[in-house]
Amino acid sequence: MENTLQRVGVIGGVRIPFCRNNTAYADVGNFGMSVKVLGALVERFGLHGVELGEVAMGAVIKHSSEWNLAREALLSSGLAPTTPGITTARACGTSLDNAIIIANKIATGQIEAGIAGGSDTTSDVPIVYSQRLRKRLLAVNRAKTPMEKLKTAVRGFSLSELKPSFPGVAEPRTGMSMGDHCEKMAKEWHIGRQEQDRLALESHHKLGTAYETGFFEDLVVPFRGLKRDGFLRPDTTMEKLAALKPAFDKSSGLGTLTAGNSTGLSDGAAAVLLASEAWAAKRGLKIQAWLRDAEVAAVDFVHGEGLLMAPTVAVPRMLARHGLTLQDFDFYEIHEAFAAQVLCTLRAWESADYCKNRLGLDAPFGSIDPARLNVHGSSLAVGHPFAATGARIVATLAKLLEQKGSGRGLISICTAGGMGVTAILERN
Ligand SMILES: CC(=O)SCCNC(=O)CCNC(=O)[C@H](O)C(C)(C)COP(=O)(O)OP(=O)(O)OC[C@H]1O[C@@H](n2cnc3c(N)ncnc32)[C@H](O)[C@@H]1OP(=O)(O)O
Repeated sequence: MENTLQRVGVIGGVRIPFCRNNTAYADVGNFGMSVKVLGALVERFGLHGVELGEVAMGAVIKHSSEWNLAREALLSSGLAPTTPGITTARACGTSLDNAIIIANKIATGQIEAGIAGGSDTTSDVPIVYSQRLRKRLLAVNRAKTPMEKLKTAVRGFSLSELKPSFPGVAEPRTGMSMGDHCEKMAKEWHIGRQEQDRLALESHHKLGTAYETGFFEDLVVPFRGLKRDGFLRPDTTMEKLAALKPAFDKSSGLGTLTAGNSTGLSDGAAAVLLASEAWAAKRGLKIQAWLRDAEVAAVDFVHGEGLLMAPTVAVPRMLARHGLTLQDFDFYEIHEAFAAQVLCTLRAWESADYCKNRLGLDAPFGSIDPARLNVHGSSLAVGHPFAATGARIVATLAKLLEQKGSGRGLISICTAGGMGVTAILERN
């Protein structure tokens, strides 16, 4: 038995405009947003009634009723109902991981084509009640007679059982939010407020320009009256950003992360179509770029490593397999969870000490050309519906490479739980 790996092409992606929570998509939810982006891909690439090998979708914040989100959404998308779906989650890396899942299946010949995507809502979050109340409700449900139900409902009932528990952005092992962790990283790597604000400002300006020049015309499908991302502020200035108060370290006087240089709580969805060369050719579809390789790493943030530093580990490991250096890229798409996360990552790669002692490299991994970083803006200006960000980035980078004609792009996404998901796209 022989396995011949085949190349995996990115055909193209779409997303709905991302927006602030409790605004345009407040009553849509993961299902509605996922159906919208899958339907848009079906429309764009003529996939009505087509059976794909797999649809991998995910959401980080989802209701228990959405356990089969991918399959349920594809059944309303126009794809053939015989298309299977898998629902996944790896925090902010979810839909890049889904692209990797689909790519691996295509590469090994298990499937010919598939869709990777994700959605998230911070408007309609699952609210959980106490275990005591849940047990009581299940017992009421099991009770056979109305009298037995009533007695089970009221026996020993205490009002405290009604106290709801809301999902948060705190790490279960540290109790600290992502922002608290990133603030700690910023202090450790001496990342100043001004450089964070500068990165945020540039993200807004670059995204604004990309909309003006039509880059997103086929990538962003209007939804619920929105044509552009709700977070976009092309008119923001360093002065406005400097006036914002620290959002996490509020009292020490040393806090540098603000609402302006952190991603906002977002709603949105994105999806991307991947396929083998033969499948694409058969359907007359062009390949924008090849998904060449991927790597996932984790850091020990419980015992002192920076929570969002895992991409610093994953990228050198991935590049070493191909004899590539950090400088061998035309585009760098580094997810802007916080401006400080991007800046800590870049600083770590420049640090001889970190590269030797943590990454095991003989020399610093080095610097990148800032003009090649997030050239059309990133999550600070676009927004960050956790599970949608990876597919957004794959679609953006594939189109950038198609427009350039040839070249190589690096994707780096940090996630909750101290993980990093990274990948290489290439066009030649
Ligand atoms: C792996 C990962 O990706 S980790 C990342 C995961 N994501 C997170 O953890 C989410 C982090 N973000 C948050 O928790 C929240 O968005 C916060 C705490 C940072 C900010 O929350 P809020 O205070 O509700 O933000 P809000 O949108 O109201 O903005 C606060 C103020 O800043 C202003 N502001 C925000 N961005 C800008 C900007 N770019 N330019 C100018 N002003 C701005 C707003 O207008 C607002 O001003 P106002 O109070 O006068 O109305």
